[in-house]
Amino acid sequence: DFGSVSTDPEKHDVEYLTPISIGTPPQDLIVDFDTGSSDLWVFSTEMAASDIKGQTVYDPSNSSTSQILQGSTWEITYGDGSSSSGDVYIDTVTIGNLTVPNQAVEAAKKVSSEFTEDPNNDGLLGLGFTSINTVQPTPQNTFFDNIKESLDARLFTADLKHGAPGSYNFGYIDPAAYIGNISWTPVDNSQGFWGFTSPGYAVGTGAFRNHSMTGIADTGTTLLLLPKSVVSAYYKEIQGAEYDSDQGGYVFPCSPTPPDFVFGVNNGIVTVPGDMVSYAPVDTANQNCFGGIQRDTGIGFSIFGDVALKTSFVVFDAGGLQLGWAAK
Ligand SMILES: O=C(Cc1ccccc1)Nn1cnc2ccccc21
Repeated sequence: DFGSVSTDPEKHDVEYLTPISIGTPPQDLIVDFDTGSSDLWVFSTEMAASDIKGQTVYDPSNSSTSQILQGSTWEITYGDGSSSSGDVYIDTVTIGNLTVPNQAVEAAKKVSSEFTEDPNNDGLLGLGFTSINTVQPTPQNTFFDNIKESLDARLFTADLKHGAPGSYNFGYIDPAAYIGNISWTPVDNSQGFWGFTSPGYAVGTGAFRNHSMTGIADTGTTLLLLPKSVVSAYYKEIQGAEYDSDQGGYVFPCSPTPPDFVFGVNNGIVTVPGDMVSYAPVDTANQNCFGGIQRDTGIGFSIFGDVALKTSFVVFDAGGLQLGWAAK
């Protein structure tokens, strides 16, 4: 069995939104697939109306297949400080043509302002490892964990694009989706993430520098967050680049296009084109851009977020406990 679903970027590729269906008859919601967390939670009829601003909500009482998971609750806080909490239903969830009949659907009762102020995002679907699911007293499986035994291969792929629809595929590697070879690297899932270590990096056409960078492949994070020393080495090559504490990161003139950023994956490399490093203009006046590569200070590991992922075709292989990166 295998399946595919389209995923669309919000403005500036800040997040990628993917349609899912929950319940009977199906309730269609659009959520953020997040390899950096492992809860499937959605806006719901159990929330205060003031916390809902345009989102579509899940109504378990309108689903003939929903069953409350008695006594279970969940609460999650993400690295950026946003948070949500609520209770849990078991219901049928469909992604593309793949259905899990008894999926734990975490219905929100409360969400922080970041979610309320994001009208197009109806929730999150975690694609991290079940070990970090927040449901108490008994953690619940992710959609992928529930479906993976029935897939032709225990993997999913992320093909995120810059300003264009991409796709998540489950159970197969589409040879037409990438070029060249896939570089494979082992995954450390001890923290519940898709963790790996990159051997080093290069700036533009410069020499490759051996510099271990341990981090996670995280579709739920917008930017590429790397060690301070690597980030300053990169921005040193851009005229006028500076760390702007007001903006909370490196800012530089939007033109000329900055140098590419290359990072290693095992014995292969991934190239982030310079035009993808200019994440977004900070003001229309003097055309300064906020960098897509920023420091990982305080996190404890690097985060290879959408800025890194959208340059590649990425295989999240749970069967082999490895990540595959390919150009496209
Ligand atoms: O929270 C983050 C980014 C982050 C910032 C600072 C420290 C650590 C990580 N990503 N993320 C990953 N999944 C998310 C889901 C919602 C919001 C943010 C999400």
